[in-house]
Amino acid sequence: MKDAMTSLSQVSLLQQKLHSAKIALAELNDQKAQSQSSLLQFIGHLSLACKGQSIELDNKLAKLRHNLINVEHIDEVLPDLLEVEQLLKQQYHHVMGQLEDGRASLAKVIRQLQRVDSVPDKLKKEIAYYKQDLGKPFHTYWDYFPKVERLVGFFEAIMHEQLSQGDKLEVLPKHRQLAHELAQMISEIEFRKDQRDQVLVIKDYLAAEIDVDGLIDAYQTILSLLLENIALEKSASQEFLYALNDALSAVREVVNDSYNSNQRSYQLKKQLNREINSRVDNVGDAIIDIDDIDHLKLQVTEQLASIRTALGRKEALEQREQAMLRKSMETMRDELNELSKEANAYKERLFEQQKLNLLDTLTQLPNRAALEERMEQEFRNYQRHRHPLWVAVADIDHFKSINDNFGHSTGDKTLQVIAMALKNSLRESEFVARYGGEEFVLLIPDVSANDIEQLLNRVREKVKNIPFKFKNQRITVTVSIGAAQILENEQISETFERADAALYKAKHESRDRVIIDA
Ligand SMILES: Nc1nc2c(ncn2[C@@H]2O[C@H](COP(=O)(O)OP(=O)(O)OP(=O)(O)O)[C@@H](O)[C@H]2O)c(=O)[nH]1
Repeated sequence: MKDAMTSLSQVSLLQQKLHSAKIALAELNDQKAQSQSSLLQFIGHLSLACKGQSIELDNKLAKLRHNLINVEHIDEVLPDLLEVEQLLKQQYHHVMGQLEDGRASLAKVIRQLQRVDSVPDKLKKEIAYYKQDLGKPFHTYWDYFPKVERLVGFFEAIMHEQLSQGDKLEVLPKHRQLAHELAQMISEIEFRKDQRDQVLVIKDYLAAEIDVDGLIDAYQTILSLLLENIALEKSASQEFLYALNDALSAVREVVNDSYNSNQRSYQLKKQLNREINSRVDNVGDAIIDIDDIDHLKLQVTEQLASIRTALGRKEALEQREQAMLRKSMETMRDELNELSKEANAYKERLFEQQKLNLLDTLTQLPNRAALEERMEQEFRNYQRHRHPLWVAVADIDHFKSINDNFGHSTGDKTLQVIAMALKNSLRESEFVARYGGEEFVLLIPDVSANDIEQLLNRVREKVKNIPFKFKNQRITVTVSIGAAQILENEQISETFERADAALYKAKHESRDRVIIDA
């Protein structure tokens, strides 16, 4: 019984020990599970922190995470852990190298920034501090990023500075004036056909909102087009001069040749003349000295034969001379023909150019230069015959609003149509020119003071009745006209001024009217 009791207590002790051992094992398992899960959590964070730095590292960490979940014992992932540790070490060195490179690049950029002169002093100082700071090595990307941010800040500040300097190139009234003058100049110059499109684009640009750079470009382009034309004109003149020079040299050669051969012929002729004279003398002597008639006959016959031979040689010489002279004349004539052809072509080119120089490009009416010429001519006629002569100035009303509302090229077309209407409303002996902008000048001779107002009103009505249609809108365009008749002892420029003053009045008296300076 006692034995049984002892065995029972031993069993109970063993049971207790077993229970304690079970609890200890359970605790151990818990601990293992906990540390496995902490390790898993740690690896998870590490994966996130390292993500994207190296594919190999990413893959290894993913594998490790996967294994950690599935292994019985943590020891089983030790080789994976070791590999990850190796890769992390490598990655560390790689990152440190990258950070060092980054630091060197920032230092290079900052040195370039220090060379920008326009950087304000305050910013220059900040940049110098920043550069000093860059002397210290970076340990993590968190040392690097703020530096990059700061550098971007410097760039922003400098850009801002430069832009505000750029604002100083604002378009001033003097730039607009320059644009206006260039536009005016362009319309007074005749450009070659192949240049006109380019010129029109510039003209449109000048009429719209300009900027200083664009204005400079426009001047540059126009200058180069003009230089091109001058070079072409120069080479055309040069060609003509070369042709002239060639022709003159050829003529000089011919003259020299014929002079030399003339000299030679002259000597030969002199010799032949001497010979003939001496033969004639010989005949004379023979007649005096020889008594025997047969002998005399013989002598005379011989001398006459010699004279005939000499005369034959002389004739041949003269024929050669004639032939040479003919040839020289023909050569000279050909050269002169060529030269006169060249001269005519050159004259024609000059004439064409002159004609073009006197035409307004846009409206094809005579331009201001042509007007001045014609005014002088009409003035001379007036002084000679004292017939009436009128100067009228016509200006389109509110033309600016056509440009503003419908665009500059519609404005241009309007000018062309009105120019044609003005031209067609005048007689052959009358004259109209585009004076500039939307202003035209008419010269009207031989019309009495009673008729002028009616004539000009007809012109005004003709313009008013043009059926303009812009953007499907029917528009009436009118002109105001001021006119004055030349007075005795007056210069025509004074008449023009009076006509202009009359136009000014017409503009102020509601426009679309004719005012004659009384
Ligand atoms: N489209 C075009 N416009 C031109 C040309 N030459 C001058 N202009 C424009 O003509 C306009 C003239 O305007 P203003 O002088 O104010 O005269 P307006 O608008 O006709 O007004 P009033 O003369 O007072 O009736 C300006 O806008 C010029 O730019 C040109 O060749 N083509």
